[in-house]
Amino acid sequence: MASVLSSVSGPADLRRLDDESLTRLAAEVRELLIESVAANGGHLGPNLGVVELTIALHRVFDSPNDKIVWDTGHQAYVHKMLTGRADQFGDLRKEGGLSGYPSHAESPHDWVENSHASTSLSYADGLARANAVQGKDDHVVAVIGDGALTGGMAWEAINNICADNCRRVVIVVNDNGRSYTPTVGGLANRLTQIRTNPRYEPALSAIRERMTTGPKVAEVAYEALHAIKKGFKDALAPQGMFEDLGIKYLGPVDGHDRRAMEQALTAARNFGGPVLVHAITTKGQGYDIAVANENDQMHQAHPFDRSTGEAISIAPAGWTSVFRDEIVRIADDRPDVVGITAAMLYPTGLDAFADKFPDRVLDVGIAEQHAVTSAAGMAMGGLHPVVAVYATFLNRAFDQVLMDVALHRLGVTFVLDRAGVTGDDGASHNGMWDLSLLQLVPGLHLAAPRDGSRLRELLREAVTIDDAPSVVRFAKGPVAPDLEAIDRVGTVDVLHRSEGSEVLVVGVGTMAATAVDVAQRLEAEGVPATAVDPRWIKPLDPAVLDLAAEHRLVVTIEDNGRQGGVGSTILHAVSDRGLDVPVRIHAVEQEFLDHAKRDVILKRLGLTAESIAEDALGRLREFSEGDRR
Ligand SMILES: Cc1ncc(C[n+]2csc(CCOP(=O)(O)OP(=O)(O)O)c2C)c(N)n1
Ligand SMILES: CC(=O)[C@@H](O)[C@H](O)COP(=O)(O)O
Ligand SMILES: [Mg+2]
Repeated sequence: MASVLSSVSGPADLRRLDDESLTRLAAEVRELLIESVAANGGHLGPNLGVVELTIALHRVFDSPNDKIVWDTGHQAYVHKMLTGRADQFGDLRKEGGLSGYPSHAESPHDWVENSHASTSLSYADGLARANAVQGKDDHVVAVIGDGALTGGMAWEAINNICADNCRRVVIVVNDNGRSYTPTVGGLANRLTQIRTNPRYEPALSAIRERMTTGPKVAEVAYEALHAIKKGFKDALAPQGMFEDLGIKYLGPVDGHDRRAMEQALTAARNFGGPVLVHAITTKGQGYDIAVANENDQMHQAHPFDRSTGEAISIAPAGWTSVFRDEIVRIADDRPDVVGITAAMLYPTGLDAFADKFPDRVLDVGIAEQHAVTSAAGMAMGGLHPVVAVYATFLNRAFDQVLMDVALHRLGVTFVLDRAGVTGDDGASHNGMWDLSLLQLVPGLHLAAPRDGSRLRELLREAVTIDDAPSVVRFAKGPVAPDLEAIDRVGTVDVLHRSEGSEVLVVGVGTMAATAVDVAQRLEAEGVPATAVDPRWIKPLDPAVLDLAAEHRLVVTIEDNGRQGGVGSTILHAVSDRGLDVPVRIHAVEQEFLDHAKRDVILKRLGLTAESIAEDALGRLREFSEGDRR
């Protein structure tokens, strides 16, 4: 039997399918999701949870004329399958293959490429305003998860959607009760009451009954939802919270009942003002192993064996696991140390700390700005908070670091995982702006460990700083093997040194190993070189400049942005000191990097020992020629 999915190249095809074909389509989509994520890795749980919801969306709305915005974008695989890209899932998240997030370059159906959560309602408000100003009547739909709804931006948008006049925006809350772990916060508690309320099921079947019989389904649907909801209003729906802000609440709707979803979305589409459709879904729906996975319901899976759900290649212990263990040892010694996560307890490695000291680890939801400023409050109150986030997500809390922590000289330690080029998750996930931004923060101390031992060492140093923010940032992936220093000059570790050294190679974080490799390659070409790891990037130890003054060439290597990076800091310091030594900076030009594996990107950027050594030799030859002329 020909596959239904292969007959669907866009929403119009969906609208021609009958119920039986649509049921088969959902099954085929799930099969393709499991198969392609098992092979390539990716976001399995979130996408299995939105199969019926996405089919219903694309049957009720006319994408791309109607604009569908996916919050965070990690749950847009089904959207991609239904908009003509099903045959590309063999290359999901591979270099040159399908992105794991919406992509303008892939399709006009895709709008928001940023994988940072809680932005969709603001985009939707802006799109709706654009429609109003231009007199356009297409629809704007935002799909936002219960986790993303804990982000402050979402509430800024909700506050605006009906501020002046109420614009037509359809908000679909995909409520599966989870971020990675169960979603936290007052709103989440309220939404949870719905899913666990014994009267939810009877109400839902009553809604379904009323909605699927009788004429003019849309109006009946709308009245049905309201009539039944009024009957259960205290127990079932937080509509007061939204309707007080001018946003009609429709729900709760079974997000896996495609027909019920279509009825609710049709009612929302025809409503003529802002409407919120509250869909109740299950993360991982259709793959029991994912649903049963207590940790994160296979939110983000590595390639796995679909019969067991187990990862195929167990990644060696990563940086996160080193942090996970050391923070517990520190917490044992320091009762004032507390941990804060923004809905990423396991991914950032605070889980062991939380298991041992449940009262000293706080999950604030996807709310990095609140995480930072509440940490400032905790520091003011005598604690030493450790805020653990992915480097890229600290971008949105820069002002809080600057004005709420640093201005007040507060001892808050930031642990930035996934610093540098991460790769798979595309441009907005690379941790390559934090270092440049944080260079601007007066008094802030920033360290980049080169291996596990240095992570432990620098983390312990960081939590002793109680009069300024401190930062320890490290890469994604397996932790680098320990690289012992042969000397220490100030706070700078010397990793390799040659008599009569001509080239000073400065490696930042994991690039310290690359720096040693470069020094050895230069030596093999008859050019003595020294490799160092600054450890503390900010403030930069003057010892780096003393070393620079003894060399013909300084080479710096880092996998973060050039502007504000270590290389440009050294370049300016060399110039300020009046040293006559050229500095050759190897960093990431301020660009948005397409998705690919980290090492593939580093090679493409020339951030490899071979390429850097060759470049240095070329520079030295130029100097010699210049000397001869
Ligand atoms: C600002 C920000 N912080 C953290 C993350 C990491 N993250 C990606 S998806 C996710 C959970 C999202 O939960 P929800 O919105 O409920 O979507 P679901 O996966 O449940 O469908 C988190 C925390 C992010 N993408 N953006
Ligand atoms: C969508 C999102 O932000 C996260 O789920 C991210 O994909 C996780 O990345 P890691 O695989 O590096 O933990
Ligand atoms: Mg969720």
